[in-house]
Amino acid sequence: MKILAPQQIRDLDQYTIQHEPISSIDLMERAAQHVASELMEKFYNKRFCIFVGTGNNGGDGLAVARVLDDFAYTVKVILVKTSVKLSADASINLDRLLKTNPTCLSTVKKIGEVDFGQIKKDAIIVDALFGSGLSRPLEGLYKSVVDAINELPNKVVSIDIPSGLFAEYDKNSAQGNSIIRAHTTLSFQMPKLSFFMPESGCHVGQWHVLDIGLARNFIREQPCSHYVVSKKQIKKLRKKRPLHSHKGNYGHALLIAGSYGKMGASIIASKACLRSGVGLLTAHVPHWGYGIIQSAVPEAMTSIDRSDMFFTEFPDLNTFSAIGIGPGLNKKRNTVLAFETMLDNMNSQALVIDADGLNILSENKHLLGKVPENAILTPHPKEFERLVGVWNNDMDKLSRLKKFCQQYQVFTVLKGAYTVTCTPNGTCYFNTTGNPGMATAGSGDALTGIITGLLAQNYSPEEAAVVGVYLHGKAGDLALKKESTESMTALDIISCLGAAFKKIG
Ligand SMILES: NC(=O)C1=CN([C@@H]2O[C@H](COP(=O)(O)OP(=O)(O)OC[C@H]3O[C@@H](n4cnc5c(N)ncnc54)[C@H](O)[C@@H]3O)[C@@H](O)[C@H]2O)[C@@H](O)CC1
Ligand SMILES: [K+]
Repeated sequence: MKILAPQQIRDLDQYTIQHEPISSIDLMERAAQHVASELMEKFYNKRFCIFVGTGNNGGDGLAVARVLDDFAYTVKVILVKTSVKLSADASINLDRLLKTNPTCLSTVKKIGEVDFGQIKKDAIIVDALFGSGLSRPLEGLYKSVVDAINELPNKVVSIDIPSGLFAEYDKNSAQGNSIIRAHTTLSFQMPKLSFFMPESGCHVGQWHVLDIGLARNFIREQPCSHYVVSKKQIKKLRKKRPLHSHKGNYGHALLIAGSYGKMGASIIASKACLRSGVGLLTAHVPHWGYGIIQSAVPEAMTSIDRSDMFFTEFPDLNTFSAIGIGPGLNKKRNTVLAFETMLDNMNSQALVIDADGLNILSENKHLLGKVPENAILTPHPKEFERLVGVWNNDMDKLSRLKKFCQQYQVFTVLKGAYTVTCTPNGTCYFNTTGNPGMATAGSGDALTGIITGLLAQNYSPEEAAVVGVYLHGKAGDLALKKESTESMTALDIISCLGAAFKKIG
């Protein structure tokens, strides 16, 4: 699913109005019907307190109030209004509401006029103050109202976008900004870019997309560099196995991972690689780790380093279709040298670099130029910071990510609540599977194994990264059914990979 920029969304609204065709007031009505249905389903028989502003987001709120009132819900509407006139459609909806229920509305022009104490604790607050038309941080009356709402214990549902939140600007991170902290956000047609950033996404709560029928052909034709990964897309990418196939059809992966005291990294990455469907796997380990890997992962072949404890050499790379390197490696001088020599000797093998592989790159930046085109780097934010420097805010982080991928012509999987895969041309795919239980030791090693396994099976780097991240998160979500966010371990995630594949279908 595309994530369009605010101006593209405004153009999309206008295009739909002109070409469906539909009047803007009818489009608002359709949007409001969707919001009201969702509210009634989620909060059956609850009472609602709706804060509305003067723009079209407020218009939505006024229309939602009327629909809820028609269904005999108890609704209070608070119109927060400075001297600004209501938008044309908000004004029509205000008249319609007053005709059906003249007593539900109060208008406030000063903060003292809102009696927040009157709002029942079990009432659902609907936030329809500002939507995508926000042009500057909130101040004065609006700021005070938003601050006061955020102090209330009530659940808050935002229409389209939490009021005060910009769809994609770095103004979101300005100190002292007042932004609604929603429990749920019902977003029209597509999520907004700011939902995916830690700094601004924390305001959004659970978000749901409401398909209000905006013109699909217009969306299809829009240039776009931000996407949300969907199950449908992953299903299309999954390679089906022909009946008459054998292990030779599914590639041979090499995993270079583990060192003295960190053999678990090799075990976890190997197990994940095997569960991702690789035909053959060779684990390259220090001499000392031979017995460990053979007994922990009997399905894997081994390549034994002459060093007892660390990675210092590598087998003939031409045997392998994909290589994953980094988990638990350490950064000893000989390891760095071996890593550099390996980069010099890469042919056409697909490559994943993680953990200490990334740390070696950030401490030896000249090696970045040796990373083959289309390699996949899988940093967590700290590892990424070591590679690109400290960013000012999340939008800056995203632009550094794009610049880095374009400069070195690599894919980067930047891990987080919404892991983003950035391609060498700067296109970003945001992943929505996964949960905080996956923030656990070895979880990243498992992802390295999965992506390496998919690459070996001839998934393109873009496919392997996007599908691998999705599967990893899905397996984590399935593991959460048996475990808690605290108890989940990397092996729990791996044990659910099979079920994750089945869920894709
Ligand atoms: N245009 C359409 O076809 C549709 C629009 N819809 C709704 O319309 C919303 C966008 O409506 P608008 O463009 O009217 O925008 P808003 O409802 O977000 O309101 C913007 C208004 O507030 C003013 N404003 C901006 N920032 C301010 C600030 N910090 N303090 C005080 N005033 C400020 C603007 O000048 C403008 O008058 C969407 O988020 C969505 O909720 C929906 O009804 C679906 C259809
Ligand atoms: K809103």
